[in-house]
Amino acid sequence: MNALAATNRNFMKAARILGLDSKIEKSLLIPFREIKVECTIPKDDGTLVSYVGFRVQHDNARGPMKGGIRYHPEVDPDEVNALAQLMTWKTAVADIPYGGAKGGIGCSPKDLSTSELERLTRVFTQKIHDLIGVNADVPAPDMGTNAQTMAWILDEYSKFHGYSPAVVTGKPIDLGGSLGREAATGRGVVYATEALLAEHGKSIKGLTFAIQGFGNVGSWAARLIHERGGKVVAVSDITGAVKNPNGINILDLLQHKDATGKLADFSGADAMDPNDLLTHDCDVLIPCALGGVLNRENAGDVKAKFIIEAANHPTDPEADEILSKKGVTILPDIYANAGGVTVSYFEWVQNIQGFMWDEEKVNQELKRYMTRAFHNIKGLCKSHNCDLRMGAFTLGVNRVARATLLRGWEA
Ligand SMILES: NC(=O)C1=CN([C@@H]2O[C@H](COP(=O)(O)OP(=O)(O)OC[C@H]3O[C@@H](n4cnc5c(N)ncnc54)[C@H](OP(=O)(O)O)[C@@H]3O)[C@@H](O)[C@H]2O)C=CC1
Ligand SMILES: O=C(O)CCC(=O)C(=O)O
Repeated sequence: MNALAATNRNFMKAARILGLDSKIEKSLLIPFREIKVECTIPKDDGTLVSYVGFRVQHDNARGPMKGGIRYHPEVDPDEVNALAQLMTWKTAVADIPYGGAKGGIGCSPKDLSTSELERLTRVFTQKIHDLIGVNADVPAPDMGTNAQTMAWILDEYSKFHGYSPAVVTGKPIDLGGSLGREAATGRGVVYATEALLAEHGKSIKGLTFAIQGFGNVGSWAARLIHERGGKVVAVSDITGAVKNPNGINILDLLQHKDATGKLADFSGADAMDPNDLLTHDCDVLIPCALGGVLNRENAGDVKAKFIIEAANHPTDPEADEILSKKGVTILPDIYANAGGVTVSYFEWVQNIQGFMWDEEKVNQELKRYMTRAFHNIKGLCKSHNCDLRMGAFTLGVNRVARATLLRGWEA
């Protein structure tokens, strides 16, 4: 099932549990605005190349739309739509005053030079600058983009609208980025994992973890789990995978990846088939890469007892059912990876106030938001007798529906 069909299905399930009126249901499903733009740039050798860029603005009932921009060859309109909708429920679950959006360009960032990436980002910004803004839609990094990408967007946007640091989050610190934003999604994943494990009388220390993806989210999650005494027994990225039943030294692995650009040939672990990562023997599985990776083909073979969805939409609905029958507990994406957008909110607040927080305050507040959301979700799981995914969806959808009704329908 594609990402949009799966996301719509989860939304409809939550709407039924909440008994939402069908007119509100329809208005919440249809995106506010879908933007598709042609981005043509000269390559370094002078030849022209064209890409397609997307920004889907899903909903703004609770505040400006918010969400990342992804550079990846598989970016397509349905996927961006699904990711934008997930952002609407995610910001509501975290209870931050935003709606949801997501963007992307179908490109392979590793095949572009830095100057080609800069040109592509600037052309994309030129095409969408009138539709984003501090109180309209605030982009941030996602797969294949980073603080530098946000700096280019900020600079290009500022040529049209004047200097506006709060138009993007996840910026470099020197341009008004927040301390702690780079680590925030991984740190939020760890706070969410701690909240879940505590419910089960467990803690990170001594448990075993398998992590798919070793980029921003995966590497920070791995580092913080390692720091807390968790054993990361397997890690993969696009270049391969490594395993060590006694636990991988994550700081050494980070150094190795920095130096060589790959996980392979790391002396502190054995090579393994990356296709086996998701079914590797471990207590906790953390997908931190692409969507749809857990599906009916592999769900039956998953060994983990807990899955923490650090990636967006890593679990197909068919896999959801299989895993639930096996007794696997899944912490859903719209909660588990909300640490990134939560610290993006802190960054936006700091930019608007013109006052910088120290990192300790950022991390303390992040923990408070993540813990509060976990207890809100658990409360709904109890009252609706549902799993954590439906607990999170009913929490988010209900908050957005309430805001929509309060704003009214008069033209
Ligand atoms: N960045 C953020 O703040 C947030 C991100 N997310 C979600 O987290 C996920 C990861 O994002 P992020 O860490 O930012 O992205 P990055 O681009 O920083 O990292 C992605 C990682 O996934 C790896 N990867 C790509 N394809 C595969 C594959 N087929 N198998 C194994 N690994 C693969 C990449 O490998 P390689 O290193 O070799 O390229 C890289 O390590 C995405 O789903 C994103 O939407 C969610 C909330 C916020
Ligand atoms: O930080 C943000 O605004 C958005 C992060 C994001 O894209 C996500 O949570 O999926």
